[in-house]
Amino acid sequence: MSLLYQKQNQEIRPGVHLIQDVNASNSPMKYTAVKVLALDANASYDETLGDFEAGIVVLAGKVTVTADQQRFEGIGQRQSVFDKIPTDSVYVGTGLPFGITAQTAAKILIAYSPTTTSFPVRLLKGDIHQIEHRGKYQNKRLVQNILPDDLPFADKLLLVEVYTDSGNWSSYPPHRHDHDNLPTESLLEEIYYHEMQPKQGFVFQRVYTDDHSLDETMTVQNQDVVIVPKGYHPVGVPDGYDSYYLNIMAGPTRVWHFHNAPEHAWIIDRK
Ligand SMILES: O=C[C@H](O)[C@@H](O)[C@H](O)CC(=O)O
Repeated sequence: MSLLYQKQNQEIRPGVHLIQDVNASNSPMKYTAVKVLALDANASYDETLGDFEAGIVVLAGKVTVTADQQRFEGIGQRQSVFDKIPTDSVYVGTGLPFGITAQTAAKILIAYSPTTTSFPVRLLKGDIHQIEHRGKYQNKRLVQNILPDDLPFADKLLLVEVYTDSGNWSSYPPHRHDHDNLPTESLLEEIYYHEMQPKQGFVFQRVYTDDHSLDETMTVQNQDVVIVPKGYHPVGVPDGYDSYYLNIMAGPTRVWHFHNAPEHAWIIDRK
């Protein structure tokens, strides 16, 4: 089973280009799915959710999103994810239709999680994001929380974006969250949507379990997706390139409690 989904580029409607579409039909993921779309200016995309909730993240550009008689005009705060400006998102509850119209060329990530529990449609402005500077030495990273577990605005979805600069590691030391053992550890599947700067860059990502029954190290390129059904999932960024990824997490309980690999936990304790 490959955990890597390389970018595609299929025009699914006039001016709407499908970059990624990972879901239960082409992955083992039960709690998470993702679409990434590139919209030409003035292009539109619409969808009606089945038994899913969705997080619509305006990765780049400006769009108008409509959902459940609400209209959010001119949302999106950046021209590139690497502007490192927290962007806007819209949460759409289960079973609802939504529409996206691009005011400029735009890139949209739609995160999904199956549920029949209704939460209200909500605009998540970038300026509410909790920003974190994590790590030290060569595992420094910038974390912009879009929909963290302390915002009770979704049934299952957790969304966060992470910037890892040249020569650093993130999701490191390795941690897992694949045991439903609260309060110690939560069971959360995870999807990574990656971007690189410059675009020809790559990162290495390893996904592995304690018993190494799953142990896959991948070369990940711009706009690739990596799925993490279980296991540890560190990311290494080569010198000269900067990494961005957006994480979608979901599982039985909407809380992020992770377990560090014991043999690497000393990394955290360095002075
Ligand atoms: O489990 C969460 C994901 O692995 C990342 O969001 C990770 O926590 C980012 C980081 O801390 O480096």
